[in-house]
Amino acid sequence: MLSVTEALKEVSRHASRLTTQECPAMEAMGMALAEDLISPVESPAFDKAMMDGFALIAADTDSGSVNLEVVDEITAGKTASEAIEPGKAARIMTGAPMPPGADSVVMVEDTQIDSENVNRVQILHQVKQGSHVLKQGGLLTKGQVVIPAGSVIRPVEVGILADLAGGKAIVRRRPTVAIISTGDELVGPNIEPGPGQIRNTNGPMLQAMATESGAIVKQLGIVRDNRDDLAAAITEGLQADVLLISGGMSVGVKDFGPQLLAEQGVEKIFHKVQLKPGKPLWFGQQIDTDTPTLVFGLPGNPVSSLVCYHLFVRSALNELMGRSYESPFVPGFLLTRDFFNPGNRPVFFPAFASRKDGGGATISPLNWKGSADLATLAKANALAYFEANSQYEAGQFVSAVMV
Ligand SMILES: Nc1nc2c(c(=O)[nH]1)N[C@H]1C(S)=C(S)[C@@H](COP(=O)(O)OP(=O)(O)OC[C@H]3O[C@@H](n4cnc5c(N)ncnc54)[C@H](O)[C@@H]3O)O[C@H]1N2
Ligand code: MOO
Repeated sequence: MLSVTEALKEVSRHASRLTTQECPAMEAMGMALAEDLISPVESPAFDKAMMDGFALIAADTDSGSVNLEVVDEITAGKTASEAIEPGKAARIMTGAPMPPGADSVVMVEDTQIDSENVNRVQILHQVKQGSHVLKQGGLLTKGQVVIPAGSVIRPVEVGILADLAGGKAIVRRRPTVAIISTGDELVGPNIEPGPGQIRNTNGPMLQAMATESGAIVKQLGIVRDNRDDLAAAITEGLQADVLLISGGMSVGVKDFGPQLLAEQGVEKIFHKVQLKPGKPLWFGQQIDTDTPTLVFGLPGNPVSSLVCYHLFVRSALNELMGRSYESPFVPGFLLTRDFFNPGNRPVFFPAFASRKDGGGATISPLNWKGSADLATLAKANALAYFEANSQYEAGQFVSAVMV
């Protein structure tokens, strides 16, 4: 049985990046930039005043307080009408280009307008050369990589793309994800469950998670445990980049998902991983096709499905979308209570992680009742990681996967 790390490597090895496309930056939120964004210009494009005040020659103020002639007024968006010579200054606003000849700006608070003559200003103190001036190219040089490929587009990147790339982004297309929920016991959200029946929680939950990951989801609904229905749903699901099949992956009498997948050209890459919950995870890839679908057979128990999604499916989608690799494990959470994992599998235990003002991050394992207990997950924001057969003490550091 593979370890989680080995299984993650297999998933990453089989997930190849999708093709690229250009789209408005606003629509690319959450997607990864497919190419480095290189600055086509230097920024700022001109020496820029960073305060409202007066542009002047710093050397004029070497003797301290000095009275200068105000020869111009430059507001943002305008340019100077004349050069500044010794003994002269220009009234200037934040963001306006510096007038030729001037090398510094003094804030209006450090000046006094001559009450007799508004065209003269008293500079109250000596001004340091370069004060409050952002030099041309001081932020970005032409040709500089501003956003490396693989970075996820957030509002900051949308702003930068508006500035430097005409508001467009080159990204990998969103993956399509098909979802099948198998099980004779399943009913939809508006059907009263009969004896032995339960609601299909995995289908909608997986749809929500895949949507949150940036995928385009095709919900194929509940499929009964019979070969023909499942085979037909698999055929449809294999049109997508990723197919998620919930349930029927274990060793039950009706667990014939793997066999049907093999019949449709999906090769098993691994079955079963050393983790709890989620051991029966099945992973395969369609072969002999130009669009090889990745197939995840997720354990039917809802929390097992959720854990496998966060560890493996999310990583696969990240790979397909070309996001820079980030391990799902976040280290450094201080455990708030003792914890014992008596099992022979490492456990990803639902927990609440918190960062109090001034303190480090803490993590508290919840009162979780096992793979079927999805309700407790509503209180969780993390899965705390504990090695097999291990005792942990309060105050120890552990790692976690954020959910
Ligand atoms: N003899 C063994 N039995 C089981 C093993 C094992 O190794 N040997 N593994 C156990 C583990 S661990 C898990 S997890 C489950 C996973 O089984 P399957 O993936 O085959 O899933 P099912 O048997 O179809 O369902 C398990 C459980 O989950 C409920 N379920 C299924 N689909 C949904 C859904 N869409 N929404 C909500 N709940 C769902 C289903 O009713 C079952 O209660 O196998 C153990 N057994
Ligand atoms: O792995 Mo099962 O997912 O323990 O419940």
